[in-house]
Amino acid sequence: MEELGKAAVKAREQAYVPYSKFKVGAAVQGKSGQIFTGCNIENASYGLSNCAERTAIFKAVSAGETELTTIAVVADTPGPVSPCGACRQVMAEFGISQIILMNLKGDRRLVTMDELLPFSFAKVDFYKDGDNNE
Ligand SMILES: O=c1ccn([C@H]2C[C@H](O)[C@@H](CO)O2)c(=O)[nH]1
Ligand SMILES: [Zn+2]
Repeated sequence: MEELGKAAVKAREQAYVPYSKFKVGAAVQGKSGQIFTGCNIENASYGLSNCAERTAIFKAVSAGETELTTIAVVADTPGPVSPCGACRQVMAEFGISQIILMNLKGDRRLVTMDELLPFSFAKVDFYKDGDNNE
């Protein structure tokens, strides 16, 4: 957990944020134990900006790590930073169950996926056995 937090703080330094100036860092761990980091990356077409959490998760998945466990997120906020809805849905897709919310002052809050995204949309396979679909 300490290692993930430190990795997230370091990743934050790479944030590309000429528009918001709001730097975010993230670090995610997969079942293999390997850590993948990410920062937010903005664009002149604002809506194309990618959050730090999704940068880290997509790096993990593109390296073949699709079963993830824990993610740490950090920003320079008064309290621990909380991920946006899009990132919550992407975290759920890859099985992240623990989320470490942090700020630069050292405040931390550990929350579960179910707390962050209750009653989430599940993978299509989930519906095949039931009568929710087809
Ligand atoms: O949890 C969050 C919240 C916001 N952002 C980014 C998106 C945008 O670049 C900037 C301002 O919203 O922060 C993240 O990376 N993660
Ligand atoms: Zn997000």
